Amino acid sequence: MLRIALQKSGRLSDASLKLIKECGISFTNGTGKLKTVADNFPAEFLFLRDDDIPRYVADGVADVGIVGENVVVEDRSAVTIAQKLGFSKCRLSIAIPRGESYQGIESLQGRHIATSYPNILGDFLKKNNIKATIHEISGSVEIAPSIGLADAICDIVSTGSTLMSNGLQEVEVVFHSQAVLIQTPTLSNEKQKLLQKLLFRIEAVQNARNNKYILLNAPNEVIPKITEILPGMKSPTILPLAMEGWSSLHSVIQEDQFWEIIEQLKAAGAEGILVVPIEKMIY
Ligand SMILES: Nc1ncnc2c1ncn2[C@@H]1O[C@H](COP(=O)(O)OP(=O)(O)OP(=O)(O)O)[C@@H](O)[C@H]1O
Ligand SMILES: O=P(O)(O)OC[C@H]1O[C@H](OP(=O)(O)OP(=O)(O)O)[C@H](O)[C@@H]1O
Ligand SMILES: [Mg+2]
Repeated sequence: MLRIALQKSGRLSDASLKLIKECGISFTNGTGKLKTVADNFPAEFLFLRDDDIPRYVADGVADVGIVGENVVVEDRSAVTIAQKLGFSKCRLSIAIPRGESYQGIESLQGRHIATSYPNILGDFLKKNNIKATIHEISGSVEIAPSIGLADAICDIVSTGSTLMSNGLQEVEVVFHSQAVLIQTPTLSNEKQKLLQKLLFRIEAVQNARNNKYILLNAPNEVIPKITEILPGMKSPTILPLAMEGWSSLHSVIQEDQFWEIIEQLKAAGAEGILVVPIEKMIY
């Protein structure tokens, strides 16, 4: 059985559970139960504090785990990133009181910086030849400057609203993070096969999220032009409509090219364009 460590509750939990579910793996989890076995996949789930996940995976207590890349890098545990998962995206940034002058990174020379990420911050400062004092605190980092604990902070930023409500301005981005699937350095052959199976499913889910299925109608004479615009997995499917001289084209487009392609299709003469989500996608 593959032992999978997930965050018990927090910023990663919902998206981690959603991904597992979309991979077709289900389990029943009673309230407060910290360990459960999947109903339809040889896997056992452990629900942990996110900070503990890299160490558990490094020690082989869990075979794989889902955790923020920031925590993996900070922890310096001997784990491998098997797959970036694309959710819980955030950055680790240095921030100073709003309105204070800042002339680039040299302004941090000799200052006191509060953070929960002393290793990542330490590496960043060293790389930039900045000598500053790091104060390690485990939470509510944004409060530090206003209570005289530090001149600056280094903490997680997503929308920036926590910085804003605490009168701080972001001045340096230290690290970009997202949720990752980590694996223990040594896995038995059996477990390696299970992990491959899981990774195959994750890839199918991610491909589906990044693509949309598109259907449209077009007069036959513009089909070559539309085929050129629509990349598709191989090439578009073309089906005749009951109405003489018209066809229906089906294809797959990438989410990030979506609006641009729709405009081109309309300009080329496409009508009745439907765009629908894909549930799984295997190349
Ligand atoms: N505002 C945010 N937006 C997006 N991702 C975030 C945000 N805050 C944190 N994350 C990511 O989610 C991870 C978990 O954050 P969370 O706040 O749940 O941690 P925690 O409070 O330490 O949880 P735990 O109780 O498990 O120790 C972080 O390590 C980071 O990768
Ligand atoms: O830029 P923002 O969108 O405001 O997000 C950043 C905040 O989110 C996280 O805290 P969270 O809300 O998870 O609370 P926590 O401190 O209890 O982990 C993080 O520690 C920041 O404080
Ligand atoms: Mg934590």
